[in-house]
Amino acid sequence: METDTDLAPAVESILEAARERPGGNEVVDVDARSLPDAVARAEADGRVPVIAEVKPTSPTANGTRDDDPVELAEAMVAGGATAISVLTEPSHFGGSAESLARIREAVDVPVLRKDFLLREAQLDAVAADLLLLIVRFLEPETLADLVAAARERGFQPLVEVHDRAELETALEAGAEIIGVNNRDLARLEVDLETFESVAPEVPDDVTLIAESGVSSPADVRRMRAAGADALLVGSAIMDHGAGDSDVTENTRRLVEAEDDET
Ligand SMILES: O=C(O)c1ccccc1NCC(=O)[C@H](O)[C@H](O)COP(=O)(O)O
Repeated sequence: METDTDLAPAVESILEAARERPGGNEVVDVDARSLPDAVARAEADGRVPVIAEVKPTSPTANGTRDDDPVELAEAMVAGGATAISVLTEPSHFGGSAESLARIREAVDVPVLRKDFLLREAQLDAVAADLLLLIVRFLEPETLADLVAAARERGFQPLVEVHDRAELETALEAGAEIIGVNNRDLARLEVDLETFESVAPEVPDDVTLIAESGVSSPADVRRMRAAGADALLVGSAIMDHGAGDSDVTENTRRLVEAEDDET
């Protein structure tokens, strides 16, 4: 892929580490828990579908949480999370494939492996229900190949876009679950208008996720009004600055955001 010269230094560094990361030793075969089914169950229960993210730290976090990742994930599910996203990138996000495997064993909701995957062998590092593929980092042909390779293994690929052109690439690659990332990977700023500008172009049969920058019940309602089937939320739930913040309560506050809509 041509060098992307417009990335934040932290993202450059994440990508450099991803290029070096080895793949798994054998091809994974997953019996995945369906995200669309989990979203439908949440809607039927009157819960906003929230994919809560276990993110010990990040380039933009104002601290690190050392809590046991399994306890964090269980607390998020107790707060009504529809699915769990796990950052498995070690050097910039404090995650690991081992944490994801332990979390998936402990909870019964779908688990997303949120990592920076660049080639097929990297899909096999650990079993998960969903895998992230980021359009910006992949040639269109590689993206289509990775979507197919992910499905062959039983994963549900979540394809991440940031603008309408990337959305077109994602759809051409056969994406059925699409995340619009409100975080701009050039400046690391979040702007919820990003989702609002892309969402109208997304076909109805796609499961559409608003990612990043959702920090309050009002943000949840805003993203849902713009067409989000689900929201992926990390920082507002992890609340890194307040080390012992209650992630169950933080999750519940967003899950119940449509209850007090008056
Ligand atoms: O979170 C970061 O600081 C970050 C920096 C550079 C690249 C990616 C980054 N985050 C990865 C994510 O996808 C987010 O953790 C996820 O969308 C949740 O975002 P938020 O709710 O804003 O924590």
